[in-house]
Amino acid sequence: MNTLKFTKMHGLGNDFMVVDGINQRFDPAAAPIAAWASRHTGIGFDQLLLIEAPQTAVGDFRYRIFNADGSEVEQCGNGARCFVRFVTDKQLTYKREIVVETAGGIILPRLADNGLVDVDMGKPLFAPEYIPFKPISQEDARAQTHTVLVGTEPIPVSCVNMGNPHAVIVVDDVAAAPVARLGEAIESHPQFPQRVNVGFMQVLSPQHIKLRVFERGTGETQACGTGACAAAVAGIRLGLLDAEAPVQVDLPGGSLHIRWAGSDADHVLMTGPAQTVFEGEVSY
Ligand SMILES: N[C@@H](CCC[C@H](N)C(=O)O)C(=O)O
Repeated sequence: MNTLKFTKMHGLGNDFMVVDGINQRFDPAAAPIAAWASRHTGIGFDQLLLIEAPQTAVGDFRYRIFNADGSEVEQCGNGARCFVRFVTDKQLTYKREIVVETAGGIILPRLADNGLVDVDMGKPLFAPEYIPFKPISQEDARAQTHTVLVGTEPIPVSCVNMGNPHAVIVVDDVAAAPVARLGEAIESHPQFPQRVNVGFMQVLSPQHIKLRVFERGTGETQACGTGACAAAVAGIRLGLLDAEAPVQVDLPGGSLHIRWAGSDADHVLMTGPAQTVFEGEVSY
């Protein structure tokens, strides 16, 4: 029997089981992550976040992310903010700005004086092969907005890789958007060979959007940090949102602020809160 200490945290209601894998032994392959994620019979969370020692000379930590279905993924924006609060509160580092290795690349989170966390989420990628996405034609491959065929229904999507894959759909009214039906159909659609996170974005003004995200491997969440970055970037590329000025992204769980200057070389910056809920221990 193994015993594991964890901390329950959340970023705008996107909730996490956070595990210190530096000071205790933890093998995620041997852990019942999907059972722990259950809201009825487990601990209840959207993602498990695992903190490990860095694998390279540049990193301060390695950050691994597991969805509620147990799949390991590349990136998690709300988790990155919780990660900083965790390593700071547990005194695993005294740095304010840390270099974090993820499977989606290096990210640079920084604890701000007002208690919020700023994260440099890196550069967005758009080419179909980087999502990855299979276009329906060569013309579609070159287009800025791609088409996903759900049955016979063509759905226009903007594809953005923020370390992890996102498809963003512009809607008139996010409250009425078919998030469960289309989210589920697109999340595991054959045009997305590694599945995809699906965002539904309503533009309120050039600096303000509403967003709901059906997350890969989890379902609709209260908030998705990388989803907010992808939606802001997609809106800026479509000319619907302002570059440089922060875009306020209102999610069901609260608001994030995203900045992107608009060129492929520019990094996406995210600002938002991170909170601890309780400490726990589980045997397995
Ligand atoms: N909630 C996250 C994203 C978590 C991973 C995602 N479901 C995926 O499979 O890529 C966020 O805040 O970014």
